[in-house]
Amino acid sequence: MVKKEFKAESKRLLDLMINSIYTHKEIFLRELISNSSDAIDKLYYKALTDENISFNKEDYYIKVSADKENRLLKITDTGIGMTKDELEENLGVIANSGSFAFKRENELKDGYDIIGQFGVGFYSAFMVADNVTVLTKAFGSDNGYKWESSGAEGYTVEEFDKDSVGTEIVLKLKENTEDENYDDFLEEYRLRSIVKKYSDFVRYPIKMDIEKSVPKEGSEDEYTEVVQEEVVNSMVPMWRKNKNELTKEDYDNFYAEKHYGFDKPLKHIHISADGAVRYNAILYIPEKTPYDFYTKEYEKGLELYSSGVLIMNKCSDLVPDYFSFVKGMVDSEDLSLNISRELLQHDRQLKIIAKRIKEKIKNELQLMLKNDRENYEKFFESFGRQLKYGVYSDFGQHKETLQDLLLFYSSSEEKVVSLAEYVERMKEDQKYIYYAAGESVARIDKMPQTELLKDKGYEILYFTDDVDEFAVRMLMNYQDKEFKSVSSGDLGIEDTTTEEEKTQENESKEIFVLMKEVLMGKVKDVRISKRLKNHPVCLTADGELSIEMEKILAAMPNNQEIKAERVLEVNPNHEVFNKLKDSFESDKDKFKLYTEVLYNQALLIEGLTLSDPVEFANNICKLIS
Ligand SMILES: Nc1ncnc2c1ncn2[C@@H]1O[C@H](COP(=O)(O)OP(=O)(O)OP(=O)(O)O)[C@@H](O)[C@H]1O
Repeated sequence: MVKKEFKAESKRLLDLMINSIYTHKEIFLRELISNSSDAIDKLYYKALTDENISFNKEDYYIKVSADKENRLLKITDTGIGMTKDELEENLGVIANSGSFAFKRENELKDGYDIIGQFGVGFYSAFMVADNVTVLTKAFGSDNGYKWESSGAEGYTVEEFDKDSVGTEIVLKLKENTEDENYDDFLEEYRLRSIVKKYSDFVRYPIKMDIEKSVPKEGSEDEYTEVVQEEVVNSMVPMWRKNKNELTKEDYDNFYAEKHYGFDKPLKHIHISADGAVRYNAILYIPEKTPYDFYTKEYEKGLELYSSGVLIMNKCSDLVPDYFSFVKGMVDSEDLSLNISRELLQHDRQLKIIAKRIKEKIKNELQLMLKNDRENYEKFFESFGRQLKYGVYSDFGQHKETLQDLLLFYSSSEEKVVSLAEYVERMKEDQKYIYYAAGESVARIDKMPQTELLKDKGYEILYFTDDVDEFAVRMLMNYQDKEFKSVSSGDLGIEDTTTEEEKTQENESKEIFVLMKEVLMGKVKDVRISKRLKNHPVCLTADGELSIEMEKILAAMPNNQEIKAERVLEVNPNHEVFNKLKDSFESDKDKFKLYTEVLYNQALLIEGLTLSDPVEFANNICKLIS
């Protein structure tokens, strides 16, 4: 027998292959099973075009079996097999793909499921094996052949007596090393889990001999070990099934089986696209926030399949960050994969799919908001914050996509409402969308700054999430209505100050000047308030940064101590103001004391910390005594 050498380039390529193309050794099984599936497919396609060939699906299968004693792993198939020439062409020349050629030749008849395209997958066997033997008999041929190789040195081909058409690949596993336990690839549980992981939806049965405990005949409590052949893959991918044939339960089961989450999904979205890019997808909107969702550890992404074979566990390019809660999978035969099938090349098709998926999710969420409010609110409770981050991130690029999906608690409705609902309810004379930011609904309810607006019957949106105000600053307006904080300098309400009040304001000017002096460095200004009714004072802010935003920034790890421009507003109609006026005339020390106490009180109401709580307590004591 003459030993033939691989061509020089092939040697180098093989070395590269074995050492660097794949990151996970277990991939070899996926590659060999995919080859077997392609081989059966080829027979199937032949049968489609040749009436002399019958294809009885039950006769076709792939079998994975381990011989622990001899450290052999076998992958057997009942596919088309290879002739001597094909063996030479396909397994003797690296990067020659018989499958790719087959697909090209049969293009007119659709090469739908054929997986192979690069002509390298087979050699991944050498990642785990020292020696690989291929026993094969081609369809329509009388002779079988044996191809054998121990790697880069070359291969031999000789005739071999084989009964049935098909191929058997025998791997002699490498010796265990410190880093790698190759014996693992002989264990039933490990093989089974690799098959499940990558090849679950290969459409022919993948069989394995499974060891089982069964009750002994005639006995109820005695068991005996038997070996039974079982099909270990699911075969028909759920996403290729007709939507009408599937029930909600089917989708829920798939969600659980795939470990997308422990909850039940709120909604599933099944896409079968047949346009410029062909793909199928099953997406889920979960109900509950995963425990790590709002942490750095959370990894977004969808499972990516190419013709039913798993390529990537979490393909992050398929979903934008603001929809990172979406779980599920995409399968497409139109992707440009790289040689290891672990990565995608700067893929145009993938971009198109991602764009379509994004739009579909948005539309489905919008429909849910419209037609299934209860569930939408549950969803928003879990993931609304992520949508708001989305509005804020990337300089507001996604605000158009997301603004109609937002919900905020409303002062008048006492439940969450959408921006569209708010605008529809706006009073005729109301120019702005008002909001109040604070720690909780209960706290905002008591904010002095909201008094006048509530009195006028204006609805106020309550912002209780850190991100709310930042997001809305990015939005700027909704349906041409600007957002306005209840604490902003100008509330945009028509000035209804009477002449009498104007005189009073003028007379009080000196009082405010002195108050400002007392509070030097603490506030930018002290002013008469047009928004207070029952409270004596409140804090507001001039400029871009609100007091709530200042608090949020201060809580961040690398806070830069950015301060809002604080303004102390005083209610001229409150009894306390008369006291202030009296003390201004008669007792400047008392005036100072009142000013300090009122300022600190405003700080407390805002939930800000006092710079000197002891002094504040002493001042109160002074007032009491
Ligand atoms: N079990 C098999 N039965 C029949 N032909 C096979 C089998 N395994 C491999 N072949 C042939 O050998 C060729 C090379 O296989 P290899 O796995 O290296 O590449 P591929 O499957 O074509 O492409 P890829 O690198 O994308 O997997 C295949 O195209 C196919 O023609």
